[in-house]
Amino acid sequence: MYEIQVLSHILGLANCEKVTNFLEEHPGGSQAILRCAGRDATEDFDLIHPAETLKEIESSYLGLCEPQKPKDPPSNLALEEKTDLNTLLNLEEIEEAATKVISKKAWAYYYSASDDKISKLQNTQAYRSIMLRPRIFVDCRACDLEMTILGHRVGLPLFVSPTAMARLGHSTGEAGIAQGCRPFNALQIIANNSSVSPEDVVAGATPGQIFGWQLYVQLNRKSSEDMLARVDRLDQIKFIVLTLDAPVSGKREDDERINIQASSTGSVSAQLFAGTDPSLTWADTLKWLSKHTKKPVVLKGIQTHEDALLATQYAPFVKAIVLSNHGGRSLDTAPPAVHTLLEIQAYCPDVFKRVEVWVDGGIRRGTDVIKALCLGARCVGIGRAALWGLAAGGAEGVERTLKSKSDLKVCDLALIIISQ
Ligand code: HEM
Ligand SMILES: Cc1cc2nc3c(=O)[nH]c(=O)nc-3n(C[C@H](O)[C@H](O)[C@H](O)COP(=O)(O)O)c2cc1C
Repeated sequence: MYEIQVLSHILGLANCEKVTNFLEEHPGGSQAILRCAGRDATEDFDLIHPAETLKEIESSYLGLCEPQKPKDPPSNLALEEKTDLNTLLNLEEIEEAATKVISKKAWAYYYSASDDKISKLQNTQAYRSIMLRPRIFVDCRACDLEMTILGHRVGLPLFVSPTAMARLGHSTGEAGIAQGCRPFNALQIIANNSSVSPEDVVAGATPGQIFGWQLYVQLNRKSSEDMLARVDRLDQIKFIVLTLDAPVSGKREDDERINIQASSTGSVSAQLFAGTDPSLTWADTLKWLSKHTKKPVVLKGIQTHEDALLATQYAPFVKAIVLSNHGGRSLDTAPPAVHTLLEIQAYCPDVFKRVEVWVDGGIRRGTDVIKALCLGARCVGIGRAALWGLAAGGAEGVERTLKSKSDLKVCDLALIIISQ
């Protein structure tokens, strides 16, 4: 028999839960819980699970117990020293500022990528190896970045890709990202493993602000079906993004290293993937999904033109694809999205007419965005950059990430050039 204390400050209560009966069902795997045995599990629990999670295991409630004082601040929650965001000129500097304030665990989870990080590096390098061809005598006064994504008006051709566990980096978590997106009316995709519930992320949305919800199909299908039903009820969420490039967790050694020191149960990533179903196929999965959502579907993690073409066979249920190698976190040496864009241009350009093609991975500059758009992408996602912004300065840091003034000027210029 194991007794595990789970103190929930998020509920404003000090709950003590006995979770023995629940161990085998835990989507994060039993080990994730067992390593907290006999001690205050607040930090482990709190950073990963949305507030309402404890209600789901209320039957295990034993009684009240005294919260233990955390030895170290779990992340920058207690640090929240003000970084002067205006002094941060680009994404490198925002990442540097974030690295100074977040916990080692958060840094390792956010920064890490698979094996030798070749795909992560190439994601950025690929854009740098493409040169722009600027045209002259173009009237540059009218600069408008507004556009539509799946028919919904947004302020930028830039969206926030789904990333798990934003509260690891900042107390406001995914809700802080939503707030940072607001001034730009930018699309945010909420991760399946979001540390804030989708209801709470969209709660403060302005009229017209839109979201997607990303799905990892769980081995426990019923839990995915229940989540899809919840998400169906949220009008601000316009589509489901089914992630397909990570049937299992990549080997992320920065994440592993930091957790070997803390315990022997493996990386945060490995624990997060414990309940994910690795058996998805073209033949079965979309049929199943169509029965459990009324929203259109976006397939994330397309890495070859062959799969891009296959995806079009499922239009109009599938309305968009995201060319992505998961920020280099899944299969190392998988191609950068921009290479897949070029493949589609070369072998099956009709794909662009059948579904919207989005990309993410390695975006550092406005010029990277422009290159992707010039090559046929509808819009471009940022993953880590939004997390670093959030960690450096909460919602304002996310705003700063999306803004980066000089880059946008370059964006604007290049957008005008595209439209000629
Ligand atoms: C310390 C005690 C812990 C308790 C009592 C606990 C409890 C729970 C509960 C009740 C759920 C179910 C949510 C649902 O079915 O919708 C859940 C989900 C999950 N937990 Fe934990 N957990 C604990 C620790 C951890 C740790 C340390 C990790 C990983 C580092 C983790 C990772 C996950 C993941 C990935 C999910 C699935 C989230 C989803 O499907 O949206 N858990 N946990
Ligand atoms: C910390 C972190 C967590 C992520 N979690 C998820 C996730 O839960 N679901 C998902 O589909 N992609 C996830 N991704 C991948 C991102 O959606 C995106 O594809 C990737 O970060 C893009 O690369 P970039 O970080 O270079 O912008 C994650 C990426 C990072 C860095």
